[in-house]
Amino acid sequence: MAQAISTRSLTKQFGRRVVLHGVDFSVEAGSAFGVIGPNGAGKTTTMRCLLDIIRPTSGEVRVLGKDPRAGGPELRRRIGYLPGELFLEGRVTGRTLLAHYQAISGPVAPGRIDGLAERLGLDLDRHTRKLSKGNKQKLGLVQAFMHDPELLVLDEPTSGLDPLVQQEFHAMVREAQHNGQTIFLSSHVLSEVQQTADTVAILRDGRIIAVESVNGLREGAVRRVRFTANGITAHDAGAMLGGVPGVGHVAVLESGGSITLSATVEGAIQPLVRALGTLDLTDLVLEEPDLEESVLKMYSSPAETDQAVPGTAEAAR
Ligand SMILES: Nc1ncnc2c1ncn2[C@@H]1O[C@H](COP(=O)(O)OP(=O)(O)OP(=O)(O)O)[C@@H](O)[C@H]1O
Repeated sequence: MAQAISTRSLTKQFGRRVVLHGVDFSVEAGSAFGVIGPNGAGKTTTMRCLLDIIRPTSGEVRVLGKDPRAGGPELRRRIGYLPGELFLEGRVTGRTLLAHYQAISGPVAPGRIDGLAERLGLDLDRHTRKLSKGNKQKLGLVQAFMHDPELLVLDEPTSGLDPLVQQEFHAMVREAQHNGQTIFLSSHVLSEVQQTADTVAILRDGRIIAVESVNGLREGAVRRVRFTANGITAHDAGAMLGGVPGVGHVAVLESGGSITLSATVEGAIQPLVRALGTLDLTDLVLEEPDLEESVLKMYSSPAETDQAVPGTAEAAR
């Protein structure tokens, strides 16, 4: 499948400070790709290189088949960009500002701007200077989506949005993907990206340390299980669980006529399910995996060298 974005050995240096250390990744056309990483990891810098707002120190970048440096206004029109920090100045209304942005983005379908504003709950007739942080963000989103670009590059898109508006934004991303548009978005946290993206790249200290499908992350993640059973002692149930691959942290919560135990399970759940199938269960809770926990582990694990780790950008391509 065609690639909407690809970078090869992308490096960016500000003065003597290297911010991107040879970043390699590719985003398939029509996919939703999320990049997550802690503050200062290089997410915004990567996006700015894609938009030719700043120029790489070295390496190659391709966006919709073009070098952003040579793409000019024609390439810019094919992209919808939500910057991380919006500077909205002047005494203009949102509507006037968006009309101005159409000079950059190209034509917008009739009613499209009002439709998006209504979905997000944005009043277009208010002066932009008076808008709250969340409403400025909504204006930025309308600006990025309004011309139905082939590629959406969204820097922390849900920052400042309340949960209901976030849900609407997720629906907009799903619709865009359904229409064949490509979405590239960034966040600090996985929970946001996992709702919208198929693939997640983890960027830390200017290096991609992993690229995983959201489903892959889920399969490798740690879940908690809790169950109650009759006709077995806590000791025997604990011993049985202890022998199941991936199961750990077994704890007895209650012990009496029936026993209640909790444990964690990492990776495939089938061995655990088979083991539990041999018990006389009266209750069972298998929690959603805590993907955030798995990702935080990756954030804090010892720094990788320039080599990609298994299941990473190199392996995924
Ligand atoms: N113009 C610049 N001049 C010097 N340093 C810069 C410049 N732009 C970014 N940096 C530095 O590059 C590093 C990466 O910044 P960047 O904004 O790309 O990170 P980020 O992952 O988007 O972080 P955040 O989540 O906080 O937005 C930071 O240490 C930042 O201070």
